[in-house]
Amino acid sequence: MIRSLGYLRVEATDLEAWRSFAVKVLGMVLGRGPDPDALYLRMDDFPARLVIVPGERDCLLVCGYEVSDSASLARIGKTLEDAGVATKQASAEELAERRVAELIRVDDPFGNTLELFTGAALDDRPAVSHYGNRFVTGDGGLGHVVLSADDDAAGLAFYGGLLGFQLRDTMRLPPELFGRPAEDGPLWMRFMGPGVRHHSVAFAPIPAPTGIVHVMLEVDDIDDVGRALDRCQRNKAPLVSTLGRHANDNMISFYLRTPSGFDIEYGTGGLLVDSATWVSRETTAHTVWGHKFLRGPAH
Ligand SMILES: Cc1ccc(O)c(O)c1CC[C@@H]1C(=O)CC[C@]2(C)C(=O)CC[C@@H]12
Ligand SMILES: [Fe+2]
Repeated sequence: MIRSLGYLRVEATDLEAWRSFAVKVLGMVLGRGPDPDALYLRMDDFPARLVIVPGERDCLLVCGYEVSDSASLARIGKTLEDAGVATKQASAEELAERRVAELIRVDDPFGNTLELFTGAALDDRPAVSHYGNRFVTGDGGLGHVVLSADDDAAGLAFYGGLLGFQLRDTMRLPPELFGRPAEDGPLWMRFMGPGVRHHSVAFAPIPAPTGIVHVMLEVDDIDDVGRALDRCQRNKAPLVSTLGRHANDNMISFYLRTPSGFDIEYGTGGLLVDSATWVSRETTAHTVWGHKFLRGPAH
């Protein structure tokens, strides 16, 4: 079974900006790793939850998903191959760089690379933030990502049918929101999850020049969301939305822009679900309160 979103790898043009943004605004902790040029950002016992690799572009490289065990990873690999989806085993160097025992790479229908891994080696040094904030990871993993989807049916078939994620929630988006004519009919935002978090991935036809709309990081105290808002102001990190509460996963959060041009959702109090009893519905409210978006996508 896939359990959670484990890590993200991002290519970025300005590593210095990322270092100060991650530490001073997000309250993440600097880690160490095999690549001296990369930035390893910690939230918990993982050696890194966010790996920023220097490059010529600003884009999402990989979504890493943690699998319960080796036999399960082999079964998922076989399911993908049987369905005609190409998979690739990681090299010894790649395993060492990520500090995992096994890893299978596969592309989703939107062109995003996934790394399904198991056997992560944890760090024995605690990740202690300068600001005292504690990230909520555990069984729910790093958080969630929102990806840009050009094919709703293919997304449901891949994440649902092949990877075994549950469709937790659907939201109807007006086509006018994306500059499309009203007669195009509604566009769908799908929220899916393999584990206890309400969603680990969501996808919708939202334009995303960097390959990612946002990644959500959760802290365990509303005061640390407020302090992060204060740090945005102090460090001139651009806000993308006001504070608000989501109607589907109840999270209180705000959105801010990363140095790479995509967004981070910084929140608290996200809903945990039991997949055995969950019923998938359509949420018709876009927000309980707040979440007024202040600017469009970057670039
Ligand atoms: C609506 C919602 C529920 C749960 C989430 O974790 C979450 O990120 C969202 C908002 C998703 C989405 C967005 O990120 C960009 C701006 C969007 C497309 C909207 O204008 C409505 C939904 C918004
Ligand atoms: Fe989100």
